[in-house]
This record gives sequence, C-alpha cells and structure tokens, in this order.
Amino acid sequence: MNQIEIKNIVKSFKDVKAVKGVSFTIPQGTFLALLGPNGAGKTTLVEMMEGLRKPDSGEILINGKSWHKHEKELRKVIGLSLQETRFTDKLTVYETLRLFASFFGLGHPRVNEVLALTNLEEKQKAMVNALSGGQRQRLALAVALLNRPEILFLDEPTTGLDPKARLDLWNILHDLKQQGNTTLILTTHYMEEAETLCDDIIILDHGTILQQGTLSQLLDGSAKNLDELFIHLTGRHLHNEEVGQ
Ligand SMILES: Nc1ncnc2c1ncn2[C@@H]1O[C@H](COP(=O)(O)OP(=O)(O)OP(=O)(O)O)[C@@H](O)[C@H]1O
Repeated sequence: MNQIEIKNIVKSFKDVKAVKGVSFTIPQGTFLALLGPNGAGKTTLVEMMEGLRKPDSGEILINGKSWHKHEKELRKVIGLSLQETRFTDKLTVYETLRLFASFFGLGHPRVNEVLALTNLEEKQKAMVNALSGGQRQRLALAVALLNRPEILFLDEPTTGLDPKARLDLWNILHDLKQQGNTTLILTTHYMEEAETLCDDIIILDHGTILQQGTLSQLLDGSAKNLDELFIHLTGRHLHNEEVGQ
C-alpha cells in the first residue's frame, strides 16, 4: 500500500519556483532518499510533506489523509528532525528527552529506549551544549523517534558530520530499517547515504524530479555511481561544482 502520495506539488517563494510539479508515491516501510544539490528543493518538498508548509497547488496524502483535514491525526504518525534542530542548552540530554516525551504523554521507559536506540546512554547526563555535532544529530533522531512514528523525516541528518559520526548514524538507521516498521524520508547531498540506506532514490534538481528508482534501476545505463549519473543528467556534480573545473 502507498503510505504517501504526492500529486503534482508546486511551491514558489515570490519569483523562485522551489518545487515545480512533483509527483511520486512511497509504499509503507520504504526508505526513500531525496538526493540533490543545494537549492534543489529538497527541504521545501519535505516541509510540505511534514505539514509545515502549504503547497501552492497539488495534493499530499498520508495514509490517504490530507494535512488540512487531518492535521491532529497525522501529527501522531510522523516524527521529524529539521535541518538545524535547536535544543535548550540549559538541559541535559536526558532532561531534553523527558521534556519532549512529556508532550506525547510518554515517561521514563520510552526515554530510556530511545537513548539505547541512538547510543546516547553514556551521554544522558551531558549538557546539550557539550555535545559533538554527531551526538547532537543523534539527539535530534532520538526526539524524532520518541512517539514511535510510522513515518520519519530526516532533513540532511549527516551534513557537516565527520565520517565516523556519519557511519554511527547510518548504523542506527540501518537497525531501524531491519525492524521494518518505519517509513523513512531522508534528504541528502551525499550519494553514499542514499546508496547505503535507501530502497528508493529520487534525484531532484531545480525543483523537478530528474530520475527515480532503486539504485540498480538508476545505474542501469552507463553511470557507475549516482554522482556520475547526475553529471550525465545535468553536466554538474552533486556538490555544485562544474564538471572539468
Ligand atoms: N523561505 C524562503 N524564501 C525564499 N526562497 C526560499 C525559501 N526557502 C527556500 N527558498 C528557495 O527555494 C529553492 C529551494 O530551496 P530548498 O531549501 O528547498 O533546497 P534544498 O534542496 O533543500 O537545498 P539545501 O540542500 O541547500 O538545503 C532555493 O532557490 C531557495 O533559495
């Protein structure tokens, strides 16, 4: 069953057309990557899927329901971590999770579970402002997982992290995938992230979908990796450099 249906979504900011008529579906349990360079429209698209922004036109259905009619219900089934999640520096990791847990009516047991899931048990007494970038991203993930979301949105969860911290986060997401209960929508500029974690990949550029499919479908032609495919499609690298420069 398709858990998410995106039908011809359009969104502009004044004269910038951020998303230009995008359609796709996501079956339950899929790990989907939205891969594209800076400014491709990834964040704008996920913010509409998360119900944080209204599309100018088009329709978004989650479990067959729309944000404008079923916001309360949909809030309960999604978990999200924004590109720059900010926490109160005055709280410890544990206190932060307790605070968010209280919003969902959840107590200590669930806080302890998400601490274990995100390998933050040793850091539970640390102040949030003393965390490394990778630990902070794991805390953002822990918060997003608190209410056992059916659908998890992660916006560039590993941007700016060192390779070890990135791998730690991938391992956590990999374990989540093995459990099979969660649909994940992840935005990234890192092709390795899309390749390693995701069943389905959408390549976005300038607000439109250039290609969509499994990794093997996308690399069916002459490209040997996603960056090479992106170069074939656009003449540019995923990281915004011109080819040959
Ligand atoms: N609030 C806003 N006001 C004006 N323009 C915006 C706004 N948000 C996004 N845009 C523009 O819309 C386009 C798509 O931006 P978006 O942030 O969705 O891209 P992105 O793929 O997520 O990029 P990045 O990888 O850098 O986060 C860009 O041209 C951006 O400048």
